[in-house]
Amino acid sequence: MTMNSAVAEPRGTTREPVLSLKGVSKGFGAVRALTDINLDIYPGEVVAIVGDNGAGKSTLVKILAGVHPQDSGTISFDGVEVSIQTPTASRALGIATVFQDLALCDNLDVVSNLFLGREITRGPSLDEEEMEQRAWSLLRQLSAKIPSVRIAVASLSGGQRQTVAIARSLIGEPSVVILDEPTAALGVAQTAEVLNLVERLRERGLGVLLISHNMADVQAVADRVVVLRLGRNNGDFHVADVSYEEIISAITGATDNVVTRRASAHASAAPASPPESASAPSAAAHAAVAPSEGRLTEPLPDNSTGIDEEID
Ligand SMILES: Nc1ncnc2c1ncn2[C@@H]1O[C@H](COP(=O)(O)OP(=O)(O)OP(=O)(O)O)[C@@H](O)[C@H]1O
Repeated sequence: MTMNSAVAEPRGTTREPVLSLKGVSKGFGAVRALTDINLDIYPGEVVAIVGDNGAGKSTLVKILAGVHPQDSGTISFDGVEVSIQTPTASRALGIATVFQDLALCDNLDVVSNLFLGREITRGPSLDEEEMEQRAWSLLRQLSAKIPSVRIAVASLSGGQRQTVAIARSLIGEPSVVILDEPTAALGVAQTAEVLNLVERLRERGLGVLLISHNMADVQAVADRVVVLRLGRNNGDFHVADVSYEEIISAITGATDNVVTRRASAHASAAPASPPESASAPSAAAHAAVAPSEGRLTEPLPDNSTGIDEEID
């Protein structure tokens, strides 16, 4: 067993993390949901957060989304320590969170959903033409397969709805996008579409935090995978270097606090975690990452159109 809290750093870059958590803890009464979490996300990097049920993934997302304040520890954005007390504060910083429920208005069309709360006006009226043009421009940049921007989102597929929700998160021009289980309940083709979209977000230089139970998704799209176990860091790996089995071991606790693909400053700074007793892999962890789901059998379609416009 390796007792080491080193954190894998992104390759080929000396840039500073856009988002950095140091020693973040959160409790709910007697429940320690998160203890001393360290996490860095760099621009243009997809970081997957994985962990068994109750590992603390949602709590981490909610802290970053301004739903819960952390009890202790610091969060820095673009190198500056910040306080994220409300969802508005989170969005204002440049963190966009797409929760699992997507929060779309089913009866409204794609344009209306994209610009909800950020409508473009001309004089006293909505500038529908401008919003429609921008909607198409954005969806093209994302290589999104949406048949029309004037249909109600209720009539879209699960993958298309996820696409609209992610596209909407970009309207505020964030630097970090958090996706909470974006492919849960999607079929193979729709999952591939959403993973393609994640690639587009990375190409735009965004830091992407991907919460997922699905190892195939993680291995297909993430640069790094960060494992939470019982509310603590229990692994930080370059996806290219780590095996499926190693990730599962870190999730289940068969290998505790295995965090070594590249040493970093965190190695000396992070307090040693008390060793957890190695437990048998839980049924939930196995269900979440059953071998049959472990690899994506189809390559991701190359939807790149070469369009490289910026959101304006
Ligand atoms: N609002 C809350 N009040 C009390 N306890 C909570 C609250 N939210 C989370 N917890 C507890 O904190 C711990 C971490 O929960 P969290 O939902 O963050 O885990 P998770 O990794 O997202 O799990 P899952 O994959 O099942 O969604 C759990 O023990 C959970 O019961």
